[in-house]
Amino acid sequence: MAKLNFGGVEEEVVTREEFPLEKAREVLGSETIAVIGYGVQGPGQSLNMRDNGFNVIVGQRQGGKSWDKAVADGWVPGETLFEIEEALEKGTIICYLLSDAAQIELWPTVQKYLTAGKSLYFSHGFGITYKDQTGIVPPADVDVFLVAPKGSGTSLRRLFVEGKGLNSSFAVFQDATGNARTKCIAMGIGVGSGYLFETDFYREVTSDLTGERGTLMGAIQGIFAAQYEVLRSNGHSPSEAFNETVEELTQSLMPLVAENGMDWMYANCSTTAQRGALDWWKPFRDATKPVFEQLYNSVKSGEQAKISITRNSQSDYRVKLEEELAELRESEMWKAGATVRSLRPENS
Ligand SMILES: NC(=O)c1ccc[n+]([C@@H]2O[C@H](COP(=O)([O-])OP(=O)(O)OC[C@H]3O[C@@H](n4cnc5c(N)ncnc54)[C@H](O)[C@@H]3O)[C@@H](O)[C@H]2O)c1
Ligand SMILES: CC(C)(O)[C@@H](O)C(=O)O
Ligand SMILES: [Mg+2]
Ligand SMILES: [Mg+2]
Repeated sequence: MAKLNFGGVEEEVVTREEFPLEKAREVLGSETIAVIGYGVQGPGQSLNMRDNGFNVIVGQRQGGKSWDKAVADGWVPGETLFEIEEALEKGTIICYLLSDAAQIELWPTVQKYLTAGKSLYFSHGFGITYKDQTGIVPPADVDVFLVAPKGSGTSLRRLFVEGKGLNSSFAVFQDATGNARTKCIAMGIGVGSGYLFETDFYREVTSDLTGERGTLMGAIQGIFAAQYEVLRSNGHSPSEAFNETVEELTQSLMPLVAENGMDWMYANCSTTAQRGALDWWKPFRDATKPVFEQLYNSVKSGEQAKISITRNSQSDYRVKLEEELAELRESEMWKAGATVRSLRPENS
C-alpha cells in the first residue's frame, strides 16, 4: 500500500506501480474467472481481464441481447461463453455481475456452486449489506470480496482501450483462504482500475447509492432542469438555454475541472464569471445540503435498497425504466440537446 496525502488526510491506497499487472497475473494464474451477467459491468470487466491475459469465461442466459453481444465481443459458445449454471460450475472466482435485483433471484442457484475455496466477487456492497432484504449470505468457506469501479462499465472499457483506467474501491467481506485480500487487489488491477482505495461493503453501498442519486446522476439532472426552465421562462431560446446549462459544461468546463481542479477551471474564465461563481456556490451548497442529508438517511435506513429491489424485481421493470428514460429523452431540454450534438463539428 502506498501512503498518500489526500487534502491533508493520509490514506493507504494501491497503485499500479506497486501492484503491477504481472503480479496480478501470478496471483490469479490458476483461477478460472467466471463473469456472470453481460449487462454493463460484465462486458467492461470481462473484456479488460481477457485482454490483460487472465483466464476468463462468461455466464449469461442464452437467447437474449446480452448473449448476442457477448458473441459479437468474441466470446465463443461452449469454449468461453456458457449458460449461467455451467459457468458457475467451471468458475473458481464467481463475479456476480447480474443487476442487484436479479442477484436475489439467482442466489439459490449460485449458492449450489460455491464450494469450499472458491471466491465470490461483487462490484457493489448491495447484496451483502442488505442481506435481510436480499437473502444473500455466502457460505463460511468461500472468500467474499468486491471491486467497485467508480464509473460505468462502458467507460471502464473505453478508458482501458485508451490506455487509461477508472479508479475502483475494494473490500474484503470474508477471508476463508487467507488469500482473499491479495486476490481482491489482483482482480482490481485485472479489470483495469486506475488506483484502488479500500472500503467495506457497507461504506461502498452507502456512498455509491448516494453518489448516483446525488451529484453523479440525480442531482445533476435536477439542477440542469431547474436552470433550463428558469432561462426558458424568461424568454431565452432552447439553443441559448441548453448551451448555457449543459453543452458548455460538458464540452468546455468539466474537461478543465477534470484536468486540473475547480479553481483552475474558474481561473480560465472571466473575472466577472469568477466573481459570480465564488459568490453563488455557497448558496447552492446550502440550498441542496438538506436534500443530500435526506438522501443519505434514506440510503442508510435501507429505504433506497427496498425501493430498488421492489421496483426492479417487477416483471415489466425494463419497460417501466425505458418509459421514464423516454420521458427525459423527449423533454424539450434533451431534444434540444440532440440537435446541439448533431451540430458539433465532429458530427457534421
Ligand atoms: N452499470 C455499471 O456501470 C456499474 C458500475 C459499478 C458497479 N455496478 C454494479 O455491478 C453489478 C452489475 O450491474 P450492471 O449494471 O452491469 O447490471 P445489468 O443491469 O446491466 O444486468 C446484468 C445482467 O443481468 C442479466 N439479468 C437480469 N435479470 C436476470 C435474471 N433474472 N436472471 C439472469 N440474468 C439476469 C442481464 O441479462 C444482464 O446481462 C451490480 O451490482 C451493480 O450495482 C454497476
Ligand atoms: C456507474 C455508477 C453510477 O457509478 C454505478 O454505481 C451504477 O450503479 O451504475
Ligand atoms: Mg451504483
Ligand atoms: Mg457507482
